[in-house]
Amino acid sequence: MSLTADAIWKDVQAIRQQGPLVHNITNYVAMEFTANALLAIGASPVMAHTAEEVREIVAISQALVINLGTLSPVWIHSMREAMEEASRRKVPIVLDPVGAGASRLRTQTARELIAAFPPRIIRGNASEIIALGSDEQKTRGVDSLATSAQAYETARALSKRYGCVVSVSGATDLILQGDQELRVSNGTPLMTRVTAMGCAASALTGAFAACNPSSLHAAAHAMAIMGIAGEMGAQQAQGPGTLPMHFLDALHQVNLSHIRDRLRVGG
Ligand SMILES: Nc1ncnc2c1ncn2[C@@H]1O[C@H](COP(=O)(O)OP(=O)(O)OP(=O)(O)O)[C@@H](O)[C@H]1O
Ligand SMILES: Cc1ncsc1CCO
Ligand SMILES: [Mg+2]
Repeated sequence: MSLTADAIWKDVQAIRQQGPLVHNITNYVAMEFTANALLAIGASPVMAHTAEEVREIVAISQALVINLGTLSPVWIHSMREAMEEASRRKVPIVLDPVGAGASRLRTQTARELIAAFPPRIIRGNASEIIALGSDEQKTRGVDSLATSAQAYETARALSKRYGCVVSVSGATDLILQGDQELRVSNGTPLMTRVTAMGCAASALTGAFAACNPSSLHAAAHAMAIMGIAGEMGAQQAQGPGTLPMHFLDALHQVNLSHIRDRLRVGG
């Protein structure tokens, strides 16, 4: 399996040219930053979580991103409606099981939604991915207590069971589908000191999935751009307060030579 700067750049150009509409049912914490990250890369965000409208919004969208960050029964109902409509229309679905392993509601809801409406891509941190397969795994709220390598077996099992891509974030991002595996080692630990970086990764994954029919490559390209923009942003930032601003600027500015210079495949 290959991951090249040219292929990543082709997707970034496609996003900038096509401006895909990405429908997000996401959490209160991440909403604004997620919308800004999508705009900065060249996509169009829409946040809509009311059951009465989600089917209509899915119908005009090129991707659906489901994020379990601030769940409630009303939201779960909307997620089901949206995922059913997206499955019917073949709109790619990305699911981020935020906080799976921290509460039964999160773990069980994530498992149920994935089983009922298998997404194209499951995108989470290592603790969350492991928790989808084991009740023993705990998550520190929404933060990971594991490495992506530790999530390898669960990620493989999930991918094989649901036929989906599993994208696990961490110092090295692991992206796999069946026996096909990609690893990206871009990024900086400062990204974990800012909330909603993972949520932004999931939303960007939706934008890439809207423009690249290979879910595996879409997911890997999104993680590479996240990491590269994170590094570029961190070079300008003074700390967690200024990272989001410089990260968004980097998403807007990133070009082929940035990608060629920084891409670190494997790890
Ligand atoms: N130790 C690290 N070194 C470099 N990059 C990292 C590291 N940990 C995470 N990242 C990068 O930070 C981004 C967010 O990943 P992370 O695993 O923190 O997501 P998350 O836990 O789902 O975040 P959140 O729930 O706060 O939105 C990814 O692009 C990932 O590659
Ligand atoms: C901090 C936090 N809590 C619920 S969702 C969220 C955003 C990062 O996942
Ligand atoms: Mg997360």
